[in-house]
Amino acid sequence: TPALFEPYTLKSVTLRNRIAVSPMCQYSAEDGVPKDWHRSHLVSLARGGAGLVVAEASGVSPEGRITPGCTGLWNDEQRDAFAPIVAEIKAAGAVPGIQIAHAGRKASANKPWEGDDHIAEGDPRGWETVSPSPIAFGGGLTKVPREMTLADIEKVKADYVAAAIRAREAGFEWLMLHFAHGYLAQSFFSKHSNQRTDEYGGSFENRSRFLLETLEAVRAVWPDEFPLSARFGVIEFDGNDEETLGESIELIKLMKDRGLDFIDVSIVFSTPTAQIPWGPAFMAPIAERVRSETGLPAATSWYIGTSENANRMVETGQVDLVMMGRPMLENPHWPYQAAKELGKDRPSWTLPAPYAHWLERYR
Ligand SMILES: C=C(C(=O)O)c1ccccc1
Repeated sequence: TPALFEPYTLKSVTLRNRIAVSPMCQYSAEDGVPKDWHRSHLVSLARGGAGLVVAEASGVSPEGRITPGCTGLWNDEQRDAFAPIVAEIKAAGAVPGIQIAHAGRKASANKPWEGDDHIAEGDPRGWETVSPSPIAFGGGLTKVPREMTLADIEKVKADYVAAAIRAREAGFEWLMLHFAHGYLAQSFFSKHSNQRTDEYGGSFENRSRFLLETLEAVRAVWPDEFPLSARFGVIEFDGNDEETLGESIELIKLMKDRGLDFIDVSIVFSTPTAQIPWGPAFMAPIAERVRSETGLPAATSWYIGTSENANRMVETGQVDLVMMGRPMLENPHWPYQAAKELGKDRPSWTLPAPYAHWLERYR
């Protein structure tokens, strides 16, 4: 069996293979409620054979969304709308996961295909953004966020806890904290965005505080039997990478001490001038270093692209799971295609029986 198709067990959860569907915003919700689009999107990915399907970044509050079209888990209506989707993901043989998030200074934005920039001041669709410091991200995201008070910080942590409880109530079995991509949690750790002078800014300990406090609060309510993971940007590609990577690995070790079960290694995206070295599986060596130095099981994403790359990353111990994004949008049955390419026995049975038996017969 190719390494990519070995099962994977973490806590009480077993994935049928090492293929995870990366959380990908669909910008198609109304008032944070997932719709038919999300159900057919996520369930078709589960039917395609993935081991884990992670639903998109869902706001822990209305203002924590990236765009007005993002999903949320700040109310029971959203929770109840996710529940049947979760059940169908499970019925298709995949483990249902969800990413919970606060977009911070990148919030109140237009959909990517409708500008990918901040909603104009005065436009009633938009809202006030908050961040550790009053520093705009830049690029099309020019709004200067309001500097968070300690009360704001306490509220966001409480919102993460409430969203985690709703995620479990909806039936999700894998929780991913969005600690990456220049959103709120990441922006507490990055010097580009956090220039506070109180206990949440300045030193490594202070810049780590929000992430560790949020993790601890969520761990206290997320059942120990289910994996608690975080997607965390460990490198900025801003010319200061060795320092960022070193600090990030130290912080991940502290996250492990506080009960994090799994780390999904990504990019910081805290400055629009980052020089990202896009290339085939370019994050794999970085994930390998994080995995070996922290001792946490790990995943990564970005330009993995082929079943050969994905299989090699697992086989050589760079990662435990691969987070596949755009190949899944190109072909939700990508795992079936990968099974054929990698020579897995009876590849058709990567798909559900109603498909598999036809694909095997009359050959
Ligand atoms: C919408 C994103 C997310 O939720 O992380 C995103 C945005 C930019 C790059 C990668 C991911």
